Amino acid sequence: MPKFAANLTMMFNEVPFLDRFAAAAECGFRAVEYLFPYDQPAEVVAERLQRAGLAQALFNMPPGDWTAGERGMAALPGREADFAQALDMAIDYAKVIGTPLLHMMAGVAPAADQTAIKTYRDNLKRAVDRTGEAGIGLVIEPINGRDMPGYFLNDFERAIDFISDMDASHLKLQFDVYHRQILHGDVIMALRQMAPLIGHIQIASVPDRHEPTTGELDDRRIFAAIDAIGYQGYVGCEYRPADGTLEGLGWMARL
Ligand SMILES: O=C(O)C(=O)[C@@H](O)CO
Ligand SMILES: [Mg+2]
Repeated sequence: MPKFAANLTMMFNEVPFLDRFAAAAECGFRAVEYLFPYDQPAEVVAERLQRAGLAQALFNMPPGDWTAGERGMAALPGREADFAQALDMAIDYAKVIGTPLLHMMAGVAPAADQTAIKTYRDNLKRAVDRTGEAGIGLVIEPINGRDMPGYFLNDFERAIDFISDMDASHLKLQFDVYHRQILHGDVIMALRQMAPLIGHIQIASVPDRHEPTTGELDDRRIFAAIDAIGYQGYVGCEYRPADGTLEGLGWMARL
């Protein structure tokens, strides 16, 4: 069975962000991930992580103005300086908190626009170089257009192409089973084929993004497939509990 990380952006919303670390540890999690730590000083987040005895699995680079609808800046022409600043901030936080992986969000931009593609490539190269110097892994994640309309990186093969073009061993794919199923299906074959390039995996039920094992996929078979490809990282539980975090945790106990 894979190792699971609690996603503290979606789970344990019953308590404030900083209290979610202890709450996850009390429920038996040994690792956590979340979207953004930047509302808190990095030292405070690191202290909560350590006090709870948890490993950090991953977090995202600053996404731009989230409340205004921004979902990353990597593919946004004209925002290169903001992107570079966000990258610096993410690396500063990563060093203090101790994450092995950063997720670079692409942003909302037309997927076929040549200027957006060039901007994305240039920013990806910058992020690959800076994270490589810092000894931190970098992941990119295809996201479905129902959850994020207009998201630039909306195709798994395209993500693989970007990763292959960069030819950097610390740049990998964030394989979110939920997005894969909505975008393309064929989850287990994709896990097998993309295995060497997978740096992080996330899970939720489809279509409602609730607890694993409650949706249209056979998640037990998916976990067996993840083990079979030799994946050693965490599987992030990036789901919205259907009826309370604690009330919904039975799926893990039943595995
Ligand atoms: O939405 C997802 O899926 C994620 O993994 C986030 O990091 C991006 O919003
Ligand atoms: Mg995800």
